[in-house]
Amino acid sequence: MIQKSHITQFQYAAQHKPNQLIYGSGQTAIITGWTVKQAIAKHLQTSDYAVIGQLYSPTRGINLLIRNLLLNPHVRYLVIINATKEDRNAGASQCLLDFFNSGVEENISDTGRKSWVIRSQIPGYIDIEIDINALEKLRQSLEVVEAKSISEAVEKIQFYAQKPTIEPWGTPLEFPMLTIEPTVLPGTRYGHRIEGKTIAETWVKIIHRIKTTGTIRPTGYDGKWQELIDLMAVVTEEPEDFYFPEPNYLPIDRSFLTEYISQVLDDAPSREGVKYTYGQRLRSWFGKDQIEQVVDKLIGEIDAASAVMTLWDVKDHEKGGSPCLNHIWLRVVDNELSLTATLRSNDMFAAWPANAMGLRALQKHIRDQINQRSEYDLRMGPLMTISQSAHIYDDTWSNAEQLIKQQYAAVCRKLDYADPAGNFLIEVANGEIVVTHTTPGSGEIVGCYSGKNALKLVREICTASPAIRPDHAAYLGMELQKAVDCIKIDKPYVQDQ
Ligand SMILES: O=c1ccn([C@H]2C[C@H](O)[C@@H](COP(=O)(O)O)O2)c(=O)[nH]1
Repeated sequence: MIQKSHITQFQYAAQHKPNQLIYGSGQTAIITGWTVKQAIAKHLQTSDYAVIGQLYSPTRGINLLIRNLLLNPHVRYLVIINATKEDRNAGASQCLLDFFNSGVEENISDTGRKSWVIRSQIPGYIDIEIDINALEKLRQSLEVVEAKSISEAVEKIQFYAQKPTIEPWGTPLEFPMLTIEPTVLPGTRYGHRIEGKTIAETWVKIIHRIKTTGTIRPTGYDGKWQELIDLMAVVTEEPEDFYFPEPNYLPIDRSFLTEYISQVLDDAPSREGVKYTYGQRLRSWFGKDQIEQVVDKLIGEIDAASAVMTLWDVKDHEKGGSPCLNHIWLRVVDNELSLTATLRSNDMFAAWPANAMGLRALQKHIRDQINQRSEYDLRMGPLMTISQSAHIYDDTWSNAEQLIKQQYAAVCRKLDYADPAGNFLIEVANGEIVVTHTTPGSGEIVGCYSGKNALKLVREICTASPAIRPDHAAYLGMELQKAVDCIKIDKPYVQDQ
C-alpha cells in the first residue's frame, strides 16, 4: 500500500544558515548529522518534513539550530540521525538528544562566556541571551526521536507525516545575538610561511596569523570567515606517537585521531550519505593504490621528484563536496622523507590539526614501507601543508581568540635562537664595522659586509639574506647602531651574544 502524507503547508523561516537547509511544508525537522541531507531528502516528499539540515558540531551548530526552532513553533517533531562514525566522533547528534532529554544549566562555555550548558558528556552551548522558559517550552513541545540509519529515519518521518496537523506550540521567538567584529591588523594577503616543531605549536602560530591579519570575507555557508591565501605550514619535529599538549588545547584527542588516521590510510567502500574518504581516493578511486605506487616509485628511484598522489578528480566539478585535500608529494633529501600536501580549502581552527596528523601518519607509513621493503633507512623529514584558502569561521573566532590569549605567548617563548639564515659576527676594525656572515652549526664564512652606516648595513644584509628572521634583523640593527656609537666616542665595541 502506498502511504499518502497528510498535506500541510507550513513555511520554515530560518534566520541562521538559510542556504544550508532543504525546506518542506510539514511539521518534522530532520537533523542529519554528518549524513548528507540530500541522501534523506530523495526518499521523501516535501510535505513530509519542515526542514532538513546537517549538524556537524555541538559547540558550533546546536545554538543556531535551537534559535531557528524557536522561530518555527509549527515544528512539533524532531528526527535526529546519529548514523555514521563522524556523528559519533563529533557527538553533535548525541548532545542535541541530551538537550531534549536532560536540559541545560547555567555555566561557563569553552570560550569563558556565561552560557546555557547542555547537560551532556559532550560540551554543547546555547546563548545565555535566550530565555530559559523558551528553552524549556521547546523541550516540552517537541517529540524527539533518534534514528540510527537512513531507512530508520525515513520510516519515522513518514510515520509523523501521517499524523493530523497539530497547532504550533506558540508564537515565533527571537532573542538578541552578540556579534563582535574583529580588528584586523595590516599584513600580506597572499603567501605565508609558518614553522613550528610540533603540529600543536604550529597550529597556535597559524591561528594567530590568520586571526590578526586575515581578510574578513563571506563564506559559501551563510557566514563569514577570516582568511589568508596560500599559507604554508612547516612542521619539523612532530614525534612519531604525536604530541598532545597537557592540558590538551587541540580540537582533537587520541581516540579521534585513531579513527581519523584510518580514514586517511585505509580504503573504504562507498556508502549512501557519505561523500568520500581520503583513504578511498588514495587506495582505489582511480583504480590504482597510489600509496603503493609512491612507495614503489621511491624504492626504484630514491631521488624521484614525481612521487605524487592525487585526490582531485576532474569530475569533482560536476558535484558539490569535492575533497579539500588535493595533492600529496613525497621527497627524499639527505636520507630524510618529507611530505607536502596541498588543500584547496582548509578550516584552520577545526580541521587543520586532524589534517596535519593524518598526513603525518601517512608520511610515517610510507617511510616504514620503504625501509621495510628496501635497503634504505630513511628518517622522518618535515611535514608541509599548503592551504590555498586558510580560514577561520566566524563561529570559532572567540575560541581562536581564547587560544591565542592562553597559548601564543608561551609558544613564542619556545623560539630557539638559531636562525636558519645563519649568524652575523660584528666587529670594529680601523674605524669601520665589519660583519661576517657564517652558516648555522658549522660556522663556515659565507659573506662579509663593511661600512659605517648601521641602517645601510642592515639593508644590505636583509637584501642578501631575505629569509633572516625579523627578530634577528632587529637585533642586528641594534648591535650595528651600538657599534656606530662606539666608533664615535672611540670606545671598544663588544657584540652582545
Ligand atoms: O579535510 C578537510 C575537510 C574539510 N575541511 C573544511 C574546509 C572548508 O571550510 C570546508 C569544506 O567546504 P567546501 O569547500 O567543500 O564547501 O571544510 C578541511 O579543512 N579539511
